Order: sequence, then C-alpha cells, then structure tokens
Amino acid sequence: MGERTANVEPRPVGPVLEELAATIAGRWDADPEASYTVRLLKGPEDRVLKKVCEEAVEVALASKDGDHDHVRYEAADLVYHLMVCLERQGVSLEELAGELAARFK
Ligand SMILES: N=c1c2ncn([C@@H]3O[C@H](COP(=O)(O)OP(=O)(O)OP(=O)(O)O)[C@@H](O)[C@H]3O)c2ncn1[C@@H]1O[C@H](COP(=O)(O)O)[C@@H](O)[C@H]1O
Repeated sequence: MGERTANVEPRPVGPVLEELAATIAGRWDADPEASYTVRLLKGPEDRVLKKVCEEAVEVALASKDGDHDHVRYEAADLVYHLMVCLERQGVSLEELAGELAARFK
C-alpha cells in the first residue's frame, strides 16, 4: 500500500480497524476497475487466501531480519487481507473481539 515510511503516527486501534472494516464492507458494489478490494471480495476465494498466506510469510521474514518498519508494513498488509477474508466469511470484528475476549484469563 504505497511507500514504506520510517515513521507513522500512532493511532487508536479500535476506530482505525472499525473504519477499515466498514470501508471493506462498503466495497461489495464498487467498480472492480477501481477497487482492489472488490476484486478480492468477488474473485475466487483462493486469491485472498493466498494473499493472507503470503503476507504472513512476509511478516515472518521481516521479523527474522529484525526490521521494525518492514514488520509494521507487512503486518498492515496481513491485517488488511485478513479483514477482507473475514468479510467474505461473514465474521465481524465484533465477533472476533468476542472470541479474543473469551480467552482473557
Ligand atoms: N489497507 C489496504 C491495503 N493494504 C494493502 N493493499 C493492497 O494490497 C496489495 C498488496 O499486494 P502486494 O503484497 O503484492 O504489494 P506490495 O505491498 O506493494 O508488496 P510487498 O512488499 O508486500 O511484496 C497492493 O495492491 C496494496 O495496494 C491495500 N488495499 C486497500 N487497503 C484499504 O482498503 C481501502 C479500499 O481500497 P480499494 O481496494 O482501493 O477499494 C483503502 O482505502 C485502504 O484503506
């Protein structure tokens, strides 16, 4: 997603993830010429599943290199593609949060 930068401004997590989830969910009727997201939503599911796997590997490789900014960049790619996958599967962020919260000890 654009250029990798050395610094990004930290932001509150919840509102950013909620805005991204709403943006992704709002892309179902978008023009496929204009939106990568709608192509992932409506294309073969394997395309987005492959991206999730690829981006997870890229997070792992960047982590092995100890490259902080690269880890952040690839993790953002992974979270975005995972969220497109969740949208396709009908798993909401609230449901995911419930799953995580249920594991709190
Ligand atoms: N967060 C993202 C986002 N993150 C990654 N990507 C795209 O995912 C693709 C990643 O593919 P690659 O890994 O091959 O590309 P790369 O990151 O250049 O390369 P690597 O370094 O990872 O190898 C690129 O086309 C990115 O543009 C994203 N595309 C969209 N979004 C969000 O989704 C919204 C809707 O976007 P549209 O798809 O334009 O509707 C946007 O406003 C953004 O908020």
